[in-house]
Amino acid sequence: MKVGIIGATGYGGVELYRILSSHPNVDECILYSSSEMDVPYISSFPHLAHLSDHILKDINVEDIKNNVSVLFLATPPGVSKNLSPQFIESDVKIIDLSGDLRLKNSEEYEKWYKRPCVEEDVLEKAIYGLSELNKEQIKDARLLANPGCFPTATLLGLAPVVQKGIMNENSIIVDAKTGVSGAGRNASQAFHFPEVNDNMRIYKVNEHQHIPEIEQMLRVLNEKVSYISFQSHLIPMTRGIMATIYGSLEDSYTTEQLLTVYKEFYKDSPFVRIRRENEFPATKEVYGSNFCDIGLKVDERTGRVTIVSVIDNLMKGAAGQAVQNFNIMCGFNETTGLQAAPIYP
Ligand SMILES: NC(=O)C1=CN([C@@H]2O[C@H](COP(=O)(O)OP(=O)(O)OC[C@H]3O[C@@H](n4cnc5c(N)ncnc54)[C@H](OP(=O)(O)O)[C@@H]3O)[C@@H](O)[C@H]2O)C=CC1
Ligand SMILES: CC(=O)N[C@@H](CCC(=O)OP(=O)(O)O)C(=O)O
Repeated sequence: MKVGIIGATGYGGVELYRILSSHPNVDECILYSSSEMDVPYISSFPHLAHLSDHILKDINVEDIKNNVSVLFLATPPGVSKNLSPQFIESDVKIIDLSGDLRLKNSEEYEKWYKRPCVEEDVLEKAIYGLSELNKEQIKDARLLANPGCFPTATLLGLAPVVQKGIMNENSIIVDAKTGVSGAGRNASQAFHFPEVNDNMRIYKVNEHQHIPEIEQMLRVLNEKVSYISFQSHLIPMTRGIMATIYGSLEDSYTTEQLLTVYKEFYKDSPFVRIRRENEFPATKEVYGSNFCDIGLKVDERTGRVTIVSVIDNLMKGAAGQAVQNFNIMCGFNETTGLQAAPIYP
């Protein structure tokens, strides 16, 4: 199968290429760029110097339709809005890593992303692709909205207790931390080494664009969910997200009982690993892998539970989950190309 990547010079795109270049069902990966046409790819990415060199190609829709079966969009918000509609009537399946197709309500998109939303008829065709929760819909998807990094960690951490009504739906607080690669490859002052190193900063307070995405999916799991509190923090590491989640329990549960609920909920999910009692995941334990690791502990004094969910933002939070969805959409084993263990230390 031939696949294409638009945005191949960005962090999400180069991670996609790293995985897809050794995927057994991918014969060729065609790399497109809007700014670096006719440039040898591996001169920018020497860590991939063992692979055959590619010349980045101009984005030509007709050329893509004639040469590619699945097209990955690893592009900033707003790009998919213009590109995806051009493939709707074609045989090309689209997997979009940006937020353009995730929110079902276009007014919500315009409010949180502060830019025009894609047309309604295109939005209706998009399938939200949180692999573990939406597998049946993903199988038939032709236009797939790959989830955001914070929503992936948060939703996998919350899904069992929210779907089963174990957690009070309106008590949810998410305290999330991310590494700097989450901001993409284009440097700006806020992500400059002296600003980030030895530092920790909260950002987009009460305004993060992932809040409506998380609430939208939580309401699919349990219609009683209204709003969540969510805050994001930038910390001095390259990759990784930790979402520490708090919520009140509707009844008295022990940690052991909740761990049993989680193990049962994710028993057919090869990328979700539930930790044992009193063991909590750290971001390094999923580094470079497609795993989401979850630990939790009930506080019997307050009647609340603390859930810790970690992912690699560029893998399960972006390119890894995009390939997992590609596998599900194409009928391949979900784990194909993604079996590598995390890198440690
Ligand atoms: N980084 C992360 O952890 C995550 C990112 N995402 C989302 O994935 C997408 C890609 O993110 P990331 O790789 O980090 O971003 P980067 O900024 O690293 O890369 C984006 C790439 O998009 C390409 N691009 C820019 N403008 C255009 C355009 N007008 N038309 C076509 N291509 C364009 C650029 O490549 P070129 O100039 O060569 O065309 C650029 O390399 C974003 O929407 C991001 O929000 C989602 C989850 C996690
Ligand atoms: C560190 C940093 O800035 N991270 C980004 C990650 C979001 C992202 O990648 O964007 P979409 O998922 O919305 O496409 C942020 O918090 O906005």
